[in-house]
Amino acid sequence: MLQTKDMLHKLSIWEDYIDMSDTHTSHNHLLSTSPLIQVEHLTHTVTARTQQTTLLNDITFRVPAKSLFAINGPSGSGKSTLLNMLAGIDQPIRGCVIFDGRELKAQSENALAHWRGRNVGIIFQFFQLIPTLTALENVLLALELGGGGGLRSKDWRGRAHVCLDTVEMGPFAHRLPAELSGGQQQRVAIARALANDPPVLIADEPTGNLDSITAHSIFKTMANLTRQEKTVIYVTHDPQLASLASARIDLLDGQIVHADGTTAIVTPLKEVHS
Ligand SMILES: Nc1ncnc2c1ncn2[C@@H]1O[C@H](COP(=O)(O)OP(=O)(O)OP(=O)(O)O)[C@@H](O)[C@H]1O
Repeated sequence: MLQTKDMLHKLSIWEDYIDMSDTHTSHNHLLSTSPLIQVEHLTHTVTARTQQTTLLNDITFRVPAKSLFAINGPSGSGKSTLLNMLAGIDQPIRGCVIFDGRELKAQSENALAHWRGRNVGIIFQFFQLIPTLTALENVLLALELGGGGGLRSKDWRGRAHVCLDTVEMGPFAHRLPAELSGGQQQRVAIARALANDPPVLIADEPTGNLDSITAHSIFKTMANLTRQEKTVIYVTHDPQLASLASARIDLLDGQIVHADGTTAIVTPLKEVHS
């Protein structure tokens, strides 16, 4: 649990990343604690040539709704494995992910894909835009694949433009990815993730492939999305970026060794290697 002093300090840093025209709202977002995602005793192992490796070891935590939530940890600590579980891409061998009251594990592959299209927008480190499609067409494709976020197909083009405008890419709608900078490509990728209006955005090292100034601006754009009722979960190995979150967990060797702004079962560091 955050102490008041820590909270005030965090607020002052966080506001640097949030459009300051409505700080009252941003405080409410920061202080919102109702869990959108509950992760209960998540454990995952892989077996290769009779050798069993534990990737996640009894992980329990909550992601507060509308939080800017960091999953922090060094290389190999299990961040991407955990992200895949949160997005329903992989299934744990034990434990579960409960999303808005619904257990992900209990669904079929098809149902999960359908669920993901509507509920989760994914942002990758290397953007992963379709190179032969313009920025607008990349966003439109996401609408087509994800069912349009409840909109009729005649409204998809308008929606795609709104998403591009949200990330300040409206003027670049008709450019191909190769005609955009890395930061601009990542903005298009964020617009694509927003296309179907999912409540959650999941980003795997979203600024890891960008210079520090561009990274700062992309991070600010992502942080601002919490003001549009989005829950933004991002993976980072950068402690400074993790410190800007409204809630976070730190992983080491597949266990949570630190948590802030959320409820989590934390394994003391000295027990991780014992
Ligand atoms: N299919 C697999 N078979 C065996 N080991 C695996 C497999 N997938 C992941 N691992 C191992 O599990 C651990 C966690 O991997 P993961 O990719 O989740 O870590 P990470 O924290 O995201 O790392 P990075 O920051 O380098 O991307 C690593 O030690 C990795 O080598």
